[in-house]
Formats: sequence, structure tokens, C-alpha cells
Amino acid sequence: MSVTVRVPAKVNVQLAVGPARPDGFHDLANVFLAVGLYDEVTVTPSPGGLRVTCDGPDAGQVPLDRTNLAARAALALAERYGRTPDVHLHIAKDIPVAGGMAGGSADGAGALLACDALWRTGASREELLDICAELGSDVPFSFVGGAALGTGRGEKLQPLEVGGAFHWVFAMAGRGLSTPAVFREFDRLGEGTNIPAPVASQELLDALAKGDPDALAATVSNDLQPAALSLFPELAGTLAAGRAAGALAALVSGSGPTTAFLARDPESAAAVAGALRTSGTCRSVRTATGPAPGATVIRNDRSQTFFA
Ligand SMILES: C[C@](O)(CO)[C@H](O)COP(=O)(O)OP(=O)(O)OC[C@H]1O[C@@H](n2ccc(N)nc2=O)[C@H](O)[C@@H]1O
Ligand SMILES: Nc1ncnc2c1ncn2[C@@H]1O[C@H](COP(=O)(O)OP(=O)(O)OP(=O)(O)O)[C@@H](O)[C@H]1O
Repeated sequence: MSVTVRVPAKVNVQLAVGPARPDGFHDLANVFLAVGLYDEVTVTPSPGGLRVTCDGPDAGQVPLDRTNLAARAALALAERYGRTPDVHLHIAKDIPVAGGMAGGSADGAGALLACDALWRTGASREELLDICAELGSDVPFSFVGGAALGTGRGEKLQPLEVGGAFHWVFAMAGRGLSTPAVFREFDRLGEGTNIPAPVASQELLDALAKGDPDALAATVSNDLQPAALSLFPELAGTLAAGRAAGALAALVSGSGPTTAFLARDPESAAAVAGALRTSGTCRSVRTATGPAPGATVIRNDRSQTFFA
């Protein structure tokens, strides 16, 4: 008996960051776009107790104890709905770890949906989204996918209309960046300046709604980019290599260090990817399109249903 859920990575097409709040978080205007790079989380009953395993190129960097966001999701759901969390969670990881693409958040959202299907808790979508928000600021978006504006610390979501597919190239860096460290660097760089309240750009929302890559390229922005570049200066070379290869826009994805390049069409994306691969400025390169669907059950032995 097992359930498998597929969950997408994200890129932030706008990340406007306000000043640090008293609770240490920052208010955001966070325009998320889910992209077609996926982790898969499979949950199986495990009489020996909660267990996490992981495979994939970055598996060695993933914690397998109860700090893993997939384990935390299973424990939170079990506690709230009176279940025993005796499950084996297997993560087939394709999303880069500590890359700013919400890989851990994807596994939290995926484990939550998978355990919910296995245990048949009867939880509503709103109740599941509440647990997502407790697990992390990016987790609710990993659950819903598509495109959305996240406010508050990024957990309050408003779905956004997207008028077409956007073609992206992602360059993975040789090491990760810690999200809290990047926010701390943002605070340090902004010391003594007046940081305005974050606001979503109407031009950017219009560009998404039209599905217009040139208009989107002209409006993408990431307030965490200077902080990520300050901690990881070599990323400037990766951004320059992608721009020189014809990307319409080049930016750091979220807290980085993955860099994201918007291309006009699949052919141009392939050309940018090829140039980045030979540039010597990154560890690996992937192409993906967005928007992509959120957490989705792709196999459920329990109901004898196969979706993919
Ligand atoms: C950078 C982004 O990925 C953009 O989508 C997110 O804002 C980060 O989301 P996340 O990884 O789910 O973050 P969380 O696990 O909620 O928080 C990790 C840490 O990031 C910082 N953090 C996160 C979100 C936020 N709005 N303000 C923050 O200052 C805090 O130091 C926090 O302790
Ligand atoms: N399931 C998981 N997969 C990956 N990392 C995890 C997981 N659970 C916990 N972590 C921890 O979280 C840290 C951040 O990893 P993650 O891949 O989520 O970063 P990220 O993509 O930069 O996150 P975000 O974009 O949401 O800020 C890792 O270094 C790891 O210690």
C-alpha cells in the first residue's frame, strides 16, 4: 500500500522584501511561478516507525531525520488527526538542494498530501494549507502550484492568471546558500536605509496574465539578489554568461544560488542552456517551463488508481 505525490520547484519572478519584522521574518510581495522540475514523495506504512530515504543527485545533502520537511509534515498531520506516523517516506529528489527553488518545501507539501491520501483524514484543503504555512513560508505555494502572489511572509496566497507557458533555464551552483543567511545579509546591506513596504508590480502581473515573455523579462526583480551576490560573488559571472547567450532576463532564484534565465521560446532556451553548460560558471543546467501544477497524487495503491 503506497501513495506517490509529484511536487514542482518554483522560481520567484518578483521578490519584494520589506524590513525585518519583530518575529524575525520579512513581509514579502512574492510572485511565485511553479516550474516543471519535480520531486516525488512516496509514503508506505512502516511498522518499525517513521523513516525517511532519498535518492537523486543531491541526496547526500538531504537530512534523513525528523528535521526533514517531509517527516515534519507527516508528524504534523498525524498529530492533528490522531494517526500514528509509522510511515516510510521516500523522496525521489530532482530539485536542487539549498538552491532557492523550494525543494524542501516541495517535499513537505508532497508528504502532507501523500499521508493525507494514505490515512484518509478527511482534512479540507484549507486545513492542509494551514499545516503547510506552519511548516514554512514557501510550503503553501508548493502545495497549490501554478502562479500566485504570496504576501505576509509569503504564506498568504492569491492565485494569479497566466496567459501562456514561460521557458526557463536554471543554472545550479557548486554549493548551496542558507535562506536565513541571505535574509540576514539583506538586513545588513539595508542598515540605515528606509526599506519600503513590499508591493507587487502591476506591470509584472499583466505580463504574466498575457503570457508575454518580453514584458515579463522587463519587469522581473529580486530584492534578495544583492544579498545573494554579496555572499556568492561568482554568481555574477553565471548571470552574465546567460545574458550574453541571449536570455531575455537573468536573475537569482529566490534566496539563490540557483540562477534563472527567461527565454523567448524552447529553441532559445536550449541555446542559452548549451552556452551555460560550456561557460564553466555553474555545476549543471536544466530547462523547465512554468506554470506547472502543484502537489498531485500520481499513484495511489490504496484506491487502486494510477494517474500517470
Ligand atoms: C526566499 C524564499 O524562498 C522566497 O520564496 C522564501 O521567502 C523562503 O521561504 P522558506 O524557505 O519556506 O522559509 P522559512 O522556512 O519559512 O524561513 C526560513 C528563514 O528565512 C527567513 N525568512 C523567510 C521568509 C520570510 N518571509 N522572511 C524571512 O526572513 C527567516 O530567517 C526564516 O527563519
Ligand atoms: N526534504 C528536504 N529536502 C531538502 N532539504 C531539506 C529537506 N528537509 C529539510 N531540508 C533542509 O533544508 C535546507 C534547505 O534546503 P532546500 O532545498 O529546501 O532549500 P531552498 O530550495 O533554498 O529553499 P527555499 O527556496 O524554500 O528557501 C537544506 O540544507 C536541508 O538541511
